[in-house]
Amino acid sequence: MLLHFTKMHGLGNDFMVVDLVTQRARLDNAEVRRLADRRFGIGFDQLLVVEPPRNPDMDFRYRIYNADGSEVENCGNGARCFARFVLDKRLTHKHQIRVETAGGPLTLDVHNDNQISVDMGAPRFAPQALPFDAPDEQLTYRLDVDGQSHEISIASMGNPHAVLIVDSTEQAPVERLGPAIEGHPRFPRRVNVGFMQVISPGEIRLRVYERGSGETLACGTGACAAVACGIRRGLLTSPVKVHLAGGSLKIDWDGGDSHLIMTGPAERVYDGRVALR
Ligand SMILES: N[C@H](CCC[C@H](N)C(=O)O)C(=O)O
Repeated sequence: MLLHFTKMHGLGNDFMVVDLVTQRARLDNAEVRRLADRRFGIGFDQLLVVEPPRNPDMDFRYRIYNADGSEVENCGNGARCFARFVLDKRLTHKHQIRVETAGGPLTLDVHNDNQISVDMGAPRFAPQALPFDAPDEQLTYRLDVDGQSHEISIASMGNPHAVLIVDSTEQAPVERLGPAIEGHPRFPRRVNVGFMQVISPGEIRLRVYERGSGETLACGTGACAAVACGIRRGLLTSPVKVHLAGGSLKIDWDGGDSHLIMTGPAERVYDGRVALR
C-alpha cells in the first residue's frame, strides 16, 4: 500500500503529516519507528495524523507519534503544521480550526501573514497532571539526578514538561541531563526537558530534550511550558519571545486559568508517497 504524506516543519522541528481522512492505513509503533528513521525511512521528529473528529463540535482529530513510536498528547509546532496541511489539502476552508487531541482541545488560527496562532488551553502545574511523583504542588522541586540535586519546575501542556533554568543554553548539559531526566523514575510516563536561559522578562533562549525524540531544533509545547513556569515564578512577563535553535515563537499568557497562545510559522517541504509494510 502506498501512503501519501507531506514533510513539514515548525522551526526545524520536523514532521511527516498524513491524511487519514481520505486515506486508510494502520500505523503501528514498529512502522512509525521505521518511518522515523532518517536513513532507512522518511525521517522525522514526530508523525502527525489527521483523522475525522470523534466529537462533532471539532473539525478534526489530531494524533501525534514520537520517533520512538510512542503516541503522545500534544505537539505545538505540529499543531501549526496541522493547520497549514488541512488548508493546503482542502480538507477544510476554515481559518479557525478546532482539533481534538489526547491532551485536550486546541484552536488553530491561520493569519494572513502566514503566522499561525494556537490556543493551547491552560497550562496545568499539579504534579498528577504530568504525572510527576511529588507530595504537593510547588513552584519548584528538587530532583536528584545521578547523585546531583537539580531545581526544576513542571508544567503540563497536555504533555509533560520539566523546566530547568540555566545561565547559558549553549553551555547547558543537554546531552547528559536531558536523557537522565526524561527517563527519571519520578516521571512514570517520562518527560520533555527544557533548558531555559532568561534574557529579560520578555525574552528567553530555550533548548528542549524531547521525550521520545531527543533534542529537537524547536519544541512548541516546551516553549509554552517554559514561559508558563517563568511567568508563574515571577521571572517573565507576557508576551515572551522564545528563541530556539530553529527560530522564534511568541507566547502570550495572562496567568491562572487563562489560555496560553503560541504564535509562529509552519512550512511545507515536499509531498511524497511511501510503501507501508
Ligand atoms: N516529544 C513530545 C511531543 C512533541 C512535542 C514538540 N515537538 C512540540 O512542538 O510541542 C512529547 O513526548 O510529549
